[in-house]
Amino acid sequence: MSLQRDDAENFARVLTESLPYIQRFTGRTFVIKFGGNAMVDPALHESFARDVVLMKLVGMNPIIVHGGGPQIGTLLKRLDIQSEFVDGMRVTDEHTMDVVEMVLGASVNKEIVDSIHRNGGRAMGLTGKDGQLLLARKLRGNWGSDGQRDIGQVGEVASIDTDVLNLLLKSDYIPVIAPIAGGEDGRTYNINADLVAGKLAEVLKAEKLMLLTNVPGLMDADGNTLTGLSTAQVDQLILDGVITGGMLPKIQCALDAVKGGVVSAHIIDGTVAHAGLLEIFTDEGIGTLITNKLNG
Ligand SMILES: Nc1ncnc2c1ncn2[C@@H]1O[C@H](COP(=O)(O)OP(=O)(O)O)[C@@H](O)[C@H]1O
Ligand SMILES: CC(=O)N[C@@H](CCC(=O)OP(=O)(O)O)C(=O)O
Repeated sequence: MSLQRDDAENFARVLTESLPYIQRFTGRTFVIKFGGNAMVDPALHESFARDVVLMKLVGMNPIIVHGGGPQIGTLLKRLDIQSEFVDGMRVTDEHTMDVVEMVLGASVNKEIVDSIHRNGGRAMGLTGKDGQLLLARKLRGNWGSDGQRDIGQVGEVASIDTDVLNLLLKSDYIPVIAPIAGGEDGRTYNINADLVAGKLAEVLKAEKLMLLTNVPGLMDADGNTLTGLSTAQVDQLILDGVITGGMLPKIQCALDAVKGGVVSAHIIDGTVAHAGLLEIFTDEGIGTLITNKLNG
């Protein structure tokens, strides 16, 4: 069926409007965090994979870091192991760590790799252990109401070795990274996927850090999406209890990333199909934007 005249004009307009963005972003790195909440619908998996394949085809360098919190929760429940979070971090004992590694390193990771292949791209799945991409250490922090809580094998990124990523890039593979890493102490660590994405974006001096989640962005108490905030304003929102749970590590790593040299960080609603492309290819963008110019 041929396009109607209006549709054809719109289609051509959208295509030509994207040209300056394609020219600007060719060769640039985009670290995209695909949150577990944004991947619950199989149709979203497909549209996400198509977007990433398109980015790669027009010369951008997308690097995927994925979460899988809800998917880990489902298996833990089936195994009758309780899930517990403290300030957005999963309390991770030895048994929980085994489940986290199985779900993130195997099922979720391979599902994303598969969907990229189904859409014509080439992807390689890896955890932080592969090629020793990531080295972890126990996450520091004063956890729990008394600040004394030990949250177990929860890690942070101690160092990054980008050799394996460069190898994949040379062969046009899209890296799909699960946020698990070994530590120098020989233990395996569960790292919040936002933290991994933020650190990778910093080290790679990425053009954008894109955090795809299940809300339109950072929201105030009335549900309005906030954008263009200073670090001081973000700190106040945390003190006021407006930013809680999984949004805490998300906003913190977005701020750290732009302080560390990433051009911009975006918190985007990944439950809207093609949200990532809209962010890249439109002037207004969508969601919550954080840039270094706004810090202070
Ligand atoms: N101020 C806020 N604005 C938006 N979301 C918030 C805020 N405070 C807490 N949240 C919660 O953070 C969640 C996103 O974090 P998380 O559940 O870890 O998602 P993901 O799996 O995408 O990383 C939202 O679904 C929301 O419930
Ligand atoms: C320490 C910690 O909390 N790790 C996360 C890792 C997965 C993740 O970050 O998944 P989402 O992005 O879907 O939330 C977890 O165990 O759930």
